[in-house]
Amino acid sequence: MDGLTPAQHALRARARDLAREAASQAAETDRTEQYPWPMVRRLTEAGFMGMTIPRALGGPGHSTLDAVLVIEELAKACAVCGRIAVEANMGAIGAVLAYGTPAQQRLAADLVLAGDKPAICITEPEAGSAATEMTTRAVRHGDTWVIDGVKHWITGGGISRLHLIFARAIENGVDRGIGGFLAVRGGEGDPPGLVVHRRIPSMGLRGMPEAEIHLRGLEVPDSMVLRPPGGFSRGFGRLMEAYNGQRVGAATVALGLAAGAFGHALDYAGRREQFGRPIAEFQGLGWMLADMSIRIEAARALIHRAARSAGLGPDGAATMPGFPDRLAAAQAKVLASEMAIDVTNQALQVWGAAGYSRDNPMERYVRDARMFAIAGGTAQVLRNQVAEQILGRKLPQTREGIRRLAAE
Ligand SMILES: CC(C)(COP(=O)(O)OP(=O)(O)OC[C@H]1O[C@@H](n2cnc3c(N)ncnc32)[C@H](O)[C@@H]1OP(=O)(O)O)[C@@H](O)C(=O)NCCC(=O)NCCSC(=O)CCS(=O)O
Ligand SMILES: Cc1cc2nc3c(=O)[nH]c(=O)nc-3n(C[C@H](O)[C@H](O)[C@H](O)COP(=O)(O)OP(=O)(O)OC[C@H]3O[C@@H](n4cnc5c(N)ncnc54)[C@H](O)[C@@H]3O)c2cc1C
Repeated sequence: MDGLTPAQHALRARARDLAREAASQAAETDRTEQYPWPMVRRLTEAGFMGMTIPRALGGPGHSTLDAVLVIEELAKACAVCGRIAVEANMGAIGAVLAYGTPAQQRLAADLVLAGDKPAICITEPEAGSAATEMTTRAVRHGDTWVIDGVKHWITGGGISRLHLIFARAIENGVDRGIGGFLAVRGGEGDPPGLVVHRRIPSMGLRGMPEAEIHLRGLEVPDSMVLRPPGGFSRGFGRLMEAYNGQRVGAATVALGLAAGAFGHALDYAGRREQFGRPIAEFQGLGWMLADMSIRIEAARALIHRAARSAGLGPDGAATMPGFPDRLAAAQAKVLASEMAIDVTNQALQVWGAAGYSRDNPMERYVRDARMFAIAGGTAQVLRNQVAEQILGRKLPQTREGIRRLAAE
């Protein structure tokens, strides 16, 4: 009925087993706000870091859908673990696998398979939704690019080794467009120009650092420039094509949070009694639980559809992982992120005051779910993208763009 193969069922069962360990440390990770290194080691041993890396590069060559199955199970128990699995399988690693030179692919694969969760550095203080207005500049000096700018809300800032930095590529004083630049932190020869300026205190997912990163004359050799087909002038679009994978991953963490909270709510509703009977017998709660289950299944269906659009995975049909369809990814993320905000809140409601206590995981699910309608493209911006795709026309957001459209 779910369209999954026996191998995918087995993979999901393996992820479910590891999720029990993830669940046992989730509250502590939230309380201490420490990146869960012991869980990263377990994820690495289980082969859940770099699942989409092809066998030729030492990975298991799984599909995006395989990764999604694992991410959901982890996120049901520990959303931080789910997000680690997203960035170790999609986003920056997907972009490098698709567009990188053999040496770049080797470097990225080795780092991720050893447990690194790469960081993707797009957002700037004055360029959030309007990411194409970024001002970080990479200026070419011979074989070296020198990068200056500020990125913020960088997930994993301070713990990630591989960084994919989006910046305007300036050659001979000319802005060629937006490109991707790779830098590695935390090893020998740490680049002094990549400064983790501060950790940003977050509402949820507190075990995952969010950081402001200052790029102060960061030197990147030309061999570490990620050059998608079409060059810098098409660079942003091609990099965002790869980023569609991470949107599906983020949607999956939201789904896992909702499904995890729902499971706790269902269990509690069956055992908590008021007025001499289980609260699940009250129609008000029964319908609430029914609606929660319907919305979870709907989100899961859209996410799997989007994941399937990326293809069978490097060792299925292609030599490298494909990317999910842009429209399907945006649709899935809008639905899943907003559903997760509602469903985690409803699950807390089922628990009454006990759900509001930090003794129970419900309030953590609510806090953790909030980010997904913001990060990775807000729900509003993704609706703009859905509208553009279904209407088949560009819908400019700047005043200048609207003036140009009106003049056509
Ligand atoms: C794309 C936007 C930044 C809007 O900016 P513009 O209106 O200036 O850009 P466009 O003309 O729409 O696009 C330029 C170029 O890119 C192509 N494009 C854009 N999005 C996609 C996509 N999803 N897939 C494929 N291609 C895409 C577009 O077709 C154009 O290509 P050509 O130049 O024609 O070749 C804005 O809509 C937007 O997406 N803003 C959100 C920014 C965002 O998502 N940031 C994420 C930061 S990382 C993060 O948050 C991690 C969190 S986590 O994973 O939990
Ligand atoms: C937990 C978390 C993790 C993140 N991780 C990363 C990361 O790893 N790397 C990275 O690069 N970035 C990351 N981000 C940043 C994230 O991508 C941005 O927050 C997001 O793109 C929105 O930008 P903004 O916050 O500046 O909001 P703004 O763009 O300022 O938007 C403010 C409000 O205006 C609305 N709005 C803006 N433009 C439009 C429009 N055209 N139409 C309709 N409404 C609009 C938005 O929907 C929003 O409600 C992360 C953010 C969070 C919260």
